[in-house]
Amino acid sequence: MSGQMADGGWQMAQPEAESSPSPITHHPSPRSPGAPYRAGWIHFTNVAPILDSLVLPAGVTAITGVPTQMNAALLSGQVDIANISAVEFIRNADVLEALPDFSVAVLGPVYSVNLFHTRPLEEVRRVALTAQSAMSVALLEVLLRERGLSPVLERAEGEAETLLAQGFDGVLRIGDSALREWYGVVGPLTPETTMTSLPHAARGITVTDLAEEWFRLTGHPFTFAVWAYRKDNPPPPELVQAMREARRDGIGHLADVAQRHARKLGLPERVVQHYLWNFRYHLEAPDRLGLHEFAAKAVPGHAPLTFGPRPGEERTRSAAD
Ligand SMILES: C=C(O[C@@H]1C=C(C(=O)O)C=C[C@H]1O)C(=O)O
Repeated sequence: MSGQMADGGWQMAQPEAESSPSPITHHPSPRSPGAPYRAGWIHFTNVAPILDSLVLPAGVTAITGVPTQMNAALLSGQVDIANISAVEFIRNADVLEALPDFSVAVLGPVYSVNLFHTRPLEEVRRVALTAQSAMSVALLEVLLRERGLSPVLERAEGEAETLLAQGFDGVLRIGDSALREWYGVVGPLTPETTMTSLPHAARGITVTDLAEEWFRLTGHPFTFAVWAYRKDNPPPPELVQAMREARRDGIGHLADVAQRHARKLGLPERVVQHYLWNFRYHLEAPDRLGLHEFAAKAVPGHAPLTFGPRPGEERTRSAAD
C-alpha cells in the first residue's frame, strides 16, 4: 500500500488484504519522527459527504480499501487513522480511541447493509457472508441470536441473486453493491413512491435491512463506523479540522455529491440523495448510545470505549510529536 497519488486521487489497498481480514494481530509499526501521518479510508458512497472534498493537510497521506482491509491496516500499523468497522473499535478498545464527532450511523434503515433471502428468516439455513465486512457480520450474529436462530454462516463473494441461485438461502451484502442490488430487487421508484415506501420483497427475494432490524430491536441508531487511531498516535489537529470542513462542505452540497455518485452507481439521483441524507455523521449522543448497546451485546467484557477531545478542546501536541 502507499499514499495519496500525485493527482490527488486515492490509491487502492492491495487486494490480498481482502482475504485476510481476521484475526487482527497487533504489530504496530511506530511512526518515525517526521514521517507522514497515514490515513486509510473506506471510500464507500456513504462517506462521500465527508471524503469527497477533503483536502489533506501537508504531511498526511491516504489510501483506500474495503472495511476489512482498513480494519487490518489500522491494527497492523500500516495506517495511523481509519474509518473502521465499529465492532473492531470495540474489540480493540484497549489500544484504540475514536474521534468524538465522526460516525457512519443511521436511525432506522440504511439501505446498504442487507440480508437477501428466499425463505422467511426463521427458515434460512445457509447464509453467504462477504469478507469485506466485519460490522454487518457482527450485527447479523447479534440479530440472529436475539431471535434464537443459528443458520450456517459461510464466506462467499458474488451478487446476491447469483448466490441465491447457487443454493444459499441468505446472502449478506454491504456498501455500494448492496445498495445497487437492493434497488435492483425492490425498485424502481416512481413519482408516487419514496425510498421508504418501496417493498421489502419482490421476485421471491426478501431484503432485510439490518439497521432497520436493529432499530426495531433497540429503538436506537446503529453506528457502523467510527474514525479510530491508536491511543498513543492521535491525528494532527489540522487533519481533523480539514475533515470537519470537508463534512460541512459535503453536507452543504449534498445534491451535487448525490448527483455525482448516482452517475457512478447507475442509480437515480433521488435514491442516492435519500441514501446520503439518511446518515448520521456526527457521533451524537443517540449514536453513542447505540454503539454502547451494540458493544454490550456483541463484545461482552470489552475495554471501555474512549473518544478523543471534543471540537475546540484538542490536545496541544508537543514538539516531540
Ligand atoms: C453502512 C455501511 O457501513 C460500512 C460498513 C462496514 C462494515 O460492514 O464493516 C464498515 C464501515 C461502514 O462505513 C455500508 O457500507 O453499507
